[in-house]
Amino acid sequence: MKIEVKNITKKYGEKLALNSLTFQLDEPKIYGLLGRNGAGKTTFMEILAGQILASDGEILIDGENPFDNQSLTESVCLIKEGNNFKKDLTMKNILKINSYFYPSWDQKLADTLVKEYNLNPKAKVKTLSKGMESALGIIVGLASKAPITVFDEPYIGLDAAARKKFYNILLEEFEDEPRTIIFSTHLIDEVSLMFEEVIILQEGKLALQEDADVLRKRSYAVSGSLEQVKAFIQNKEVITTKQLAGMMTAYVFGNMEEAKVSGLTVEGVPIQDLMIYLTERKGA
Ligand SMILES: Nc1ncnc2c1ncn2[C@@H]1O[C@H](COP(=O)(O)OP(=O)(O)OP(=O)(O)O)[C@@H](O)[C@H]1O
Repeated sequence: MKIEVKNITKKYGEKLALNSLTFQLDEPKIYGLLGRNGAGKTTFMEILAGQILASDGEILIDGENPFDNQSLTESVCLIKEGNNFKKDLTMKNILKINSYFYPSWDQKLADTLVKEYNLNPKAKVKTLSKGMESALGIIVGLASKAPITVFDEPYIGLDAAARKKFYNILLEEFEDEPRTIIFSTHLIDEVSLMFEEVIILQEGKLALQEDADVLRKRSYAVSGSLEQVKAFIQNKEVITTKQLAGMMTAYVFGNMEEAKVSGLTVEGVPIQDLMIYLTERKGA
């Protein structure tokens, strides 16, 4: 489904959470929605899911506004970092309710995931640990098979093994049936390899929208002796440098090819570091 974000502004009182945000998502891909605390990610995702209204501007999903639009709300599944479900309901009932709500619900997948995460379907949400509640959110998000599935930090309390399981299943599901997955996270290093496109928000505005592979190639880390690296980075756009025992690593913004001919050791820069750099630079 095509998502057009057109000059979205959201104000909470005097606070400008989104400031004339504009971009477009054309294809079913795994999108990484990144940004510092308070950048406006959750606000954007709630407007996309039709849960809140923008103060100005509009989001169109295949040309229609998602707010109060049932056929569209069935197409968008937003899983937040907590409080996704009524506390007095059992897991089984939550899965049942969601199976009625989402036309493309996959009960077989839901059952498999309940077993994978060792969950007791008879348990009420209020008795679940944080990690178990997150697992339930992940199950609903994946099994919804909603054409637009949005995960907003969905793994609070999940240990590393359980998160890895989630990423693997997400990728498998995506490969079988591509859909638009928007993934907002602060654990960028852990998941950035999944992203096909990266959107970075800063203070309610778009700081960057870029193909993830292009982004990986637009920056590099170069290492060698202090003198060599210092000489190399003259006239380069340097993200940051680290020094240890006469050796230096410099993170540079530019084409990796320019470094490969230098004879120095060259590596990619993690998207997380790039995000930090880009949001610092733009705000400067
Ligand atoms: N209900 C609300 N009432 C008042 N201010 C709000 C409300 N929701 C969000 N904000 C403010 O809007 C801004 C954007 O918040 P939002 O939660 O969208 O950011 P975020 O990028 O998701 O942040 P984080 O990474 O910390 O979750 C913040 O300054 C926040 O304090």
